This record gives sequence, C-alpha cells and structure tokens, in this order.
Amino acid sequence: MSKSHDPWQDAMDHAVAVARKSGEMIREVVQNQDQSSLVQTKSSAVDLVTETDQKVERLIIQSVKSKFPSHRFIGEESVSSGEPCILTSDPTWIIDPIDGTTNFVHRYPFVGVCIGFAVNQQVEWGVVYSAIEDKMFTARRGRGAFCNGRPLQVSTQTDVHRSMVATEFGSDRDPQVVDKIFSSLHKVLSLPVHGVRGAGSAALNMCAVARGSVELYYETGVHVWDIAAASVIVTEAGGVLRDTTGGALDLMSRRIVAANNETIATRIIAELEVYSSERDDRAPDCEPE
Ligand SMILES: O=P(O)(O)O[C@H]1[C@H](O)[C@@H](O)[C@H](O)[C@H](O)[C@@H]1O
Ligand SMILES: [Mg+2]
Ligand SMILES: [Mg+2]
Repeated sequence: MSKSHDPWQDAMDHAVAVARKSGEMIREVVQNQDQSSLVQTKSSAVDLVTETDQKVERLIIQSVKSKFPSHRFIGEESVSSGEPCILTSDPTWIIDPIDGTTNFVHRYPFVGVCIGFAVNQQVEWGVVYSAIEDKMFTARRGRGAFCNGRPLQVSTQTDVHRSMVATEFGSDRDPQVVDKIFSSLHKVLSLPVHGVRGAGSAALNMCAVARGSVELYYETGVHVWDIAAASVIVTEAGGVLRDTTGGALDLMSRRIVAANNETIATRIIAELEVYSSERDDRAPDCEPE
C-alpha cells in the first residue's frame, strides 16, 4: 500500500491530533482536580465514569463529524447513554475516551485515549495515546506499529516459564465471575510464569504486548472500544489475537487474548476459564420479554 493511495490516512492523522488534544484535557484535570467526589457509576458500583470521559468523547466525535460527516461512531459513553453498538461495513470510529477511568480517578498514571477505525468490519488503523506518559501508539494495517514514531516489535520469547502475563480484574463483582478470574490467575501463576501485571487499561496492556514488555494479555469482560484501536497495534507489531476459547478474536465477544506468538497464546489459553459476558452487539429489541 503506498502512502499516497491510502484513503484513510487523513482520518488517522486527525485521530492522532484529537487524541493529543484529549490527552491535554485529561492531564489538566489530573493535575488540578480531585475526582473522588465527582465519580458516577454505570454497570456496577466499580464501573466508573466521570464528566471528563463524557467531555473527551464529545470533543472527539464533534471534531470528526465536522471533517468526516458520513462516518459512523461507536463510543463508550454514547453507548452508555443509549446509542447502538453495531459495527456495520461503513467507516466507523470506535472510541474509548478514557481507557482506565479508575486509574484516572485515583491518579494512577496509566490512561489511554483510544480511537480505532474500521471499514467492512476490519480495523484499518488504531491510535492509543497514553496521556500521562505522553506516549502515542499508532498502527496502520500493513504499515507497522509505532510508539512516538519508533517501530514496535513483540517479544520473541516462546518459553511460557520465562514469560510475563498481563490481565485485569474488570468491574464485574459477581462472585461466580470473581471465582473464575481467580481460577485462571491461579493456574497461570502456577505454571509458573515470571510474573503477572495489569496496567488498569486493556488498551495499554495490549500496547505492552506490542512493545515486548509482556508476552500476553487476557481478559473477559472487555468491550469493543477497549480493544479495537490496540488490536491493530498488536498485530502490526507481530503479535496474535485470539478469543479465550482459542478461536479467532471477535471484537464484540467481550473476550480477548493478545500474545507475542502462537506458542505462548496456545499454552496460556489452555489454563484459562472460558465464560461469557453479554455481547456488545446484542440487539435489545430481540431480548425475550
Ligand atoms: O471502563 P474503562 O474504559 O476504564 O476500561 C476498562 C479497562 O480497559 C479494562 O481492562 C478493565 O478491566 C476495566 O473493566 C475498565 O473498566
Ligand atoms: Mg475502556
Ligand atoms: Mg473508558
């Protein structure tokens, strides 16, 4: 693909610019405002949202609409206020204004502005801006992955006993779900692996796979906006994406494994409990009464 014939390069350039601007807004709040009394909750008592999540999503969508009026959107906070979460074949911007809202609220310095772009249900490019670290992760399908302009490459490790794994506890505190999380964690830790980490952001965990800091990241309960942008960053850095069942990644299935290679992916997947969250693209009108 030659750059001059890339129809989506303008859109990607716009995403980088608006992600940077969003990051400035986020840093400003982190430096000057205590969020603890301003937090609201969504699907559970620990699924947090702030005014800044909503403001950043509005900023991104308004700026894109004025430049690309025919494009569609799937945004975390728009879906939360009732917009549909359906990925058609039309050019679609998939937005998580703050991935790592709990980190943001607690000033734990890993928050990502995530903007992915899909056409014909394939992610064409992804931008993840780690706002506090000032790291801009980008990837265009077929053209490699970068952090602040430097190429990214996954780790070459194939020995699971020398690997580092990332995961998250999520925001579902249903005791059965918590049991499954701990069962997987117990098995993975006991392999043993070198260590288990979690950045508090699905997208930044995936960027950690892309840059070779961890061999694998897995989680059940993620949403399409958490993973769409970073999915292409992982594959363009040489990594692989899977469902926790071992099958192909389905962006709407709420389950993800992102790994440096097939060997590590297969070995860890064998230890994971498979369970389901409600799909992102469920049609509410079709639900039984
Ligand atoms: O809601 P935001 O956008 O902060 O994203 C989520 C994270 O990305 C998950 O990995 C993580 O496990 C949490 O569920 C968190 O909610
Ligand atoms: Mg998120
Ligand atoms: Mg978010």
